[in-house]
Amino acid sequence: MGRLFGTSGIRMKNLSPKIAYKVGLAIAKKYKNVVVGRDTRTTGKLIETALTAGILNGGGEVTTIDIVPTPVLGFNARNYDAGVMITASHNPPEYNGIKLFNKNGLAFNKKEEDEIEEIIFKEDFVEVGWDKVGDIWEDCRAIRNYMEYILKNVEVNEKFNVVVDCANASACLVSPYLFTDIGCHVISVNSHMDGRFIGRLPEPDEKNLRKTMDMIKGLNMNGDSYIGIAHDGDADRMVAIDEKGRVADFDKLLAAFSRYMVEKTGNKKIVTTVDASMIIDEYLKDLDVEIIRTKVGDVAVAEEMIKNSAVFGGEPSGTWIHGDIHLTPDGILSGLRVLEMLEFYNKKLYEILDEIPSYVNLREKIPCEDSKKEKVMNYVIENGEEIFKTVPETVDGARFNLENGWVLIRPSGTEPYIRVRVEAKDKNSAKELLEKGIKLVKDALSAL
Ligand SMILES: N[C@@H]1[C@@H](O)[C@H](O)[C@@H](COP(=O)(O)O)O[C@@H]1O
Ligand SMILES: [Mg+2]
Repeated sequence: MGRLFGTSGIRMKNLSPKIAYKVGLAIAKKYKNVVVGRDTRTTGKLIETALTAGILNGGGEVTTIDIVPTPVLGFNARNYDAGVMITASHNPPEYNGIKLFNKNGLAFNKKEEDEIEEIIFKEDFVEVGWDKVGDIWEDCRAIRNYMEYILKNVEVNEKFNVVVDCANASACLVSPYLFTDIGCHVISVNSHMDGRFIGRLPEPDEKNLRKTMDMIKGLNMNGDSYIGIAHDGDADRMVAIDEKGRVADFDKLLAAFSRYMVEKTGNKKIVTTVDASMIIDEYLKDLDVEIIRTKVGDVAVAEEMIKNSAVFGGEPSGTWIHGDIHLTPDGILSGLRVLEMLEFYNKKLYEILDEIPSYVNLREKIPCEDSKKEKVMNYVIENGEEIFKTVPETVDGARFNLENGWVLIRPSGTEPYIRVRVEAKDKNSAKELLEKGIKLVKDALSAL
């Protein structure tokens, strides 16, 4: 068996309750009081029940907070020895996953994950006797406590118009209410929970957000000024839709927001990932900010933020961590903070975005089974040097830095794909680089 944990915890198609039971036993070996939450997936209760059985049978205590967004689980983990979120985030409905949080509300780092993985692989856990099994408790105030904390720490005075798209997921229980409580006029879409994600799939990309974008365009034709905030399946991510009904370019929004955080807090360190555009460096140049790049994944970003005492860390996937408020990536808080930013600059979202210059960014994902990813990447690293005439950087996958742009080829840690990401100053160079990257991956696959 390969590694269980990827970019964002354990994530699998048809995740087996047998694995969840073992994860529970392994957790109980190290952590006594554990809080457990889940997203809306149809297998959520099954996995939660199996994991809980493992924790109890390992002698641990479980407090369940039922269906919640990941940031609510992470926030509440601070009152326990550890937290477990049962979610597959942006993956399609047939997936599920298990993500662990420590008592600082931080997603488990590699070392913490490795400890659990080793216990599972070696079956180095104990099933305690009848007199030592744990119990289950319920905490019905978990969402309320989170919301009260966020409301205390975020200030928005203007009455914004917001369309909140919850993806039929756990954001339904929090996001529309929090935007209303902060003073917005809210229209919510895909806001009834359904683990089949019938309104739209949980990946908040342009294809899946088409109807919400059209809706915003339609609303604003009557002179209103709505922006959209759309979440993924567990609301640790946020994608914004501007007043013109366009999905805000991920890299531009990240650059704009990073600049805002530097101006607001005075903290001159921003953490981002190797797949982020060079726009962020350029847009913040005059502020003398250090941009620190890590491998993809909120776990890596959070770790680097702590190491560098950075207040903000964000990925172009829309996973942003606001270290001054809490350390779990939080798409709901990110949405509220985008409003704070608009108020700070007294500008529309489209105005801010249109002021930022852009390069050509292209993204493609090529299907590749998890078991083949390592071999494909070895081939890409070995043969890519010849094609791109440069030695790749290997912080995450292979990144070829060229004169007119860069190509990043990396295995997704959450889905059965190899991702190819390209940035260049003009369209033709970008297209050419993307084609070369795709061909390299396809050659690698056929050489297996
Ligand atoms: N929380 C993580 C993010 O941090 C990450 O950016 C994203 C994509 O990861 P990958 O490209 O490895 O599939 O997955 C999850 O949502
Ligand atoms: Mg997510």
